[in-house]
Amino acid sequence: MRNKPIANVNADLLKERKNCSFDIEELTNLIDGGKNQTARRREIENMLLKNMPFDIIPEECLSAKEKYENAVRKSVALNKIGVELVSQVTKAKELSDLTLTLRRVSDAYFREVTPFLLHLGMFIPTILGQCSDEQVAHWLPLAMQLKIIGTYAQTELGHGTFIRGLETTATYDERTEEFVLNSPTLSSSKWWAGGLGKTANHCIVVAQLYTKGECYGTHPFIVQIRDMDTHMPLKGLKVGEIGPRLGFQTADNGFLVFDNFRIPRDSLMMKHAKVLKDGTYVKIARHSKLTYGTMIFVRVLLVSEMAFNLSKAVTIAVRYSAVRRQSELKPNEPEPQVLDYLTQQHKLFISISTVYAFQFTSNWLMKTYHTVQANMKHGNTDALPELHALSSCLKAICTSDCSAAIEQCRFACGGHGYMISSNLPSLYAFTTATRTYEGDYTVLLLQTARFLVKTWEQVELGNAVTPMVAYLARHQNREAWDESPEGIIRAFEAIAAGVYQTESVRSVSFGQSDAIKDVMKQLSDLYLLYWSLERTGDLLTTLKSTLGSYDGRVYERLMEEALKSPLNQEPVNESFHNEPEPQVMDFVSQQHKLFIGIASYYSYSMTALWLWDILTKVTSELGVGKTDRLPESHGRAVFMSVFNSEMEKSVSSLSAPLQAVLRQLVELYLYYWTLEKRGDLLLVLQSTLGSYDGRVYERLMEEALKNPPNKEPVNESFHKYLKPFIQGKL
Ligand SMILES: CCCCCCCC/C=C\CCCCCCCC(=O)SCCNC(=O)CCNC(=O)[C@H](O)C(C)(C)COP(=O)(O)OP(=O)(O)OC[C@H]1O[C@@H](n2cnc3c(N)ncnc32)[C@H](O)[C@@H]1OP(=O)(O)O
Ligand SMILES: Cc1cc2nc3c(=O)[nH]c(=O)nc-3n(C[C@H](O)[C@H](O)[C@H](O)COP(=O)(O)OP(=O)(O)OC[C@H]3O[C@@H](n4cnc5c(N)ncnc54)[C@H](O)[C@@H]3O)c2cc1C
Repeated sequence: MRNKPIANVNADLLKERKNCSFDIEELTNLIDGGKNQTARRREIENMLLKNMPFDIIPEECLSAKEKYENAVRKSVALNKIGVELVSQVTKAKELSDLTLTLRRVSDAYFREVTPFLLHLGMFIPTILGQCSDEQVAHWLPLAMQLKIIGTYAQTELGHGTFIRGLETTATYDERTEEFVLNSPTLSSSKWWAGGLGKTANHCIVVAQLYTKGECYGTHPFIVQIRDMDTHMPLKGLKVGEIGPRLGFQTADNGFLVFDNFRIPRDSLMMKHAKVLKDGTYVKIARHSKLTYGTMIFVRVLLVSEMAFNLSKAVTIAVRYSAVRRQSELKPNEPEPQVLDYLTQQHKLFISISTVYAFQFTSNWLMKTYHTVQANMKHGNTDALPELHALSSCLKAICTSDCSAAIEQCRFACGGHGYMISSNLPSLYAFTTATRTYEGDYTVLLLQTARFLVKTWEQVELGNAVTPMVAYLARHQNREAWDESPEGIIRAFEAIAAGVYQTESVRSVSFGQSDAIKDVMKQLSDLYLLYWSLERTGDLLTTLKSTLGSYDGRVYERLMEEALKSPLNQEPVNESFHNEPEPQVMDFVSQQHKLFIGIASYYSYSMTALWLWDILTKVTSELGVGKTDRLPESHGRAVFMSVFNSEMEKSVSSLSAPLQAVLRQLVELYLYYWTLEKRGDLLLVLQSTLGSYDGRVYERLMEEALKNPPNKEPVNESFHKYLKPFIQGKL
């Protein structure tokens, strides 16, 4: 049981827990959404803990193939229980609570992720969001009971961000009432879909729809890709694993290439558009971007995912900081817990408040998402652009902040935080990917900026805007508004903070004790203060500049400001009578600027002398026009070698102290540029992306094909675990 005291707990941890100013159980209930939800969560957790197989050998010590097989074994066991639990649930709310609990508990079994992640996270949501009612009735039960295992293949080798640029084609053939899928180029190969490499037998494929010779843009299709009995890839497609990556190592991300692969007409997911038997295209959607719906849903989910992952990282770091003692503050006294260092608290506490900021905002965002969905069911898509802007913005910021905060948690654990067994590296690898997938950080912020600029135009025209962006209208003074994209984006960050404050205050306003309210208020204030300090510059509502003032009174303002300086409040500063100020020459940063200049001067003089001798020869050989095209690194190498050798020649007759100084200058020049140009000095990049010939897609595919999992068409875990599971014989 959860609250049973555990023997042998570290004394420092016990002491910290004793010092807690509030009832932990009360906070747990708040996070779970109520006492009943906490009880239900624990019931499910205990049941899973009793029935789930744990790893005997740590996951990270296995080979890539063993890791995958182990992940399939555990996924099958977990999902067997999950499917049974889901079948007992009747209400939508219970189902969402259960899914959340299963998602959370699954992390106890996977340091990496399950190969079923995309099935649960995107395949099922896309069926719900993109299929017609009849299609939902057919596909949903199969997917929910895991009779089929699916994934979501949108990204291609050549395009991920720019969806309209996808190249896979689905051409309707009215004679056979089928679509023909093709990958016309190497860059059109589907790439990245999780679970595609070895596990999935179905796949949502996003392709350009052609009918009657016209292209109607990208549409989702649901496609069987492997034989249900033998698991062999179907004829007309090539499928495999893309190769090792930073994290997601057990997600078997895959590639998929089509060659005249035929699928029935009703493979098109027909909620928002249909193709009739005769090939007529019928648009149903009221908004052209409704086919992007699953991405919005997952972006919303990711806010809570980030709260969860950061909560794990910061729990690890805080507990360890209570246990870890380091350094001698006072002679003969015990070393302090590292948690007591203010600098350590600075690393940790902002992460704690960030977890709550994300979780409260996520609860609110999910509610907003469901409200917009409900409106759209009745044909009202007015709130969709704002939901897109909001989910894009919050997804971008929370994934970015979360991976940075997890990195801080790792720093807070010193060397041991670098151990895989600390779980911090895996948490980092998982979350840093979220900054890229489901919409790259920069790209999503630009989508939000686009929305804000359009809103601003409406404000200027005096038109009404939604409550979320009404603050734009409150800035009557143009000077107060920073129009740069960064300013706009950061203004939106401030709103996220505002949501957190109002939501956290609302959530703790009933029932909860004063102790919890105090803690939540402190966390909320910490989060707001932290970001106010981090972004002080953005919060200044005028330009605060003597040079950029509206009236152009530059010199008057410079003088006014100068006179305000405290140094001008007394005619003679006391340092006149006391110690002199240091010379700027004594600052290391100043020396850094100057010494390299001196070294360069010598280098250039030596090289110039040498160059003079050979200049005529070089110009006659290369032609004057070509000499200036010598690459920078070549020039740098010449400076270095000439400086080095010429200096040696000329210093031999000098006195020893001068020789030493000049030699130091040579070394300084060489080291400085070695550090500055580290990147250029690495001759062997060992990279598929950075090869000299730019054959990026060819190399990615060549590497993927070398991948050991691709040496066998069907992995043995299919026969051992997957097949008996799918067929209900496990
Ligand atoms: C045990 C149980 C467990 C269960 C639960 C598990 C949970 C675990 C959690 C998580 C698991 C999931 C793991 C996922 C793994 C990764 C999956 C993937 O990565 S799948 C690929 C994602 N790919 C992208 O996200 C591409 C990003 N690109 C885009 O989204 C678009 O292409 C974009 C937005 C960049 C540009 O799209 P344009 O070129 O078509 O549009 P433009 O021309 O720029 O804009 C036209 C108009 O459309 C609007 N627009 C664009 N997107 C919209 C949208 N989505 N909705 C509404 N409007 C949109 C724009 O705002 C603009 O509006 P105006 O003209 O200004 O009014
Ligand atoms: C672990 C992982 C799992 C994934 N799983 C799946 C999956 O299951 N299914 C799937 O379909 N996809 C999946 N993806 C793919 C993922 O969705 C894409 O990688 C992501 O959307 C980014 O697209 P991209 O790779 O084309 O990057 P690019 O768009 O090529 O980005 C490269 C750089 O260009 C910049 N850039 C691009 N466009 C613009 C612009 N308009 N303005 C300014 N800067 C720009 C970006 O900011 C970035 O710095 C996965 C990716 C990862 C890493």
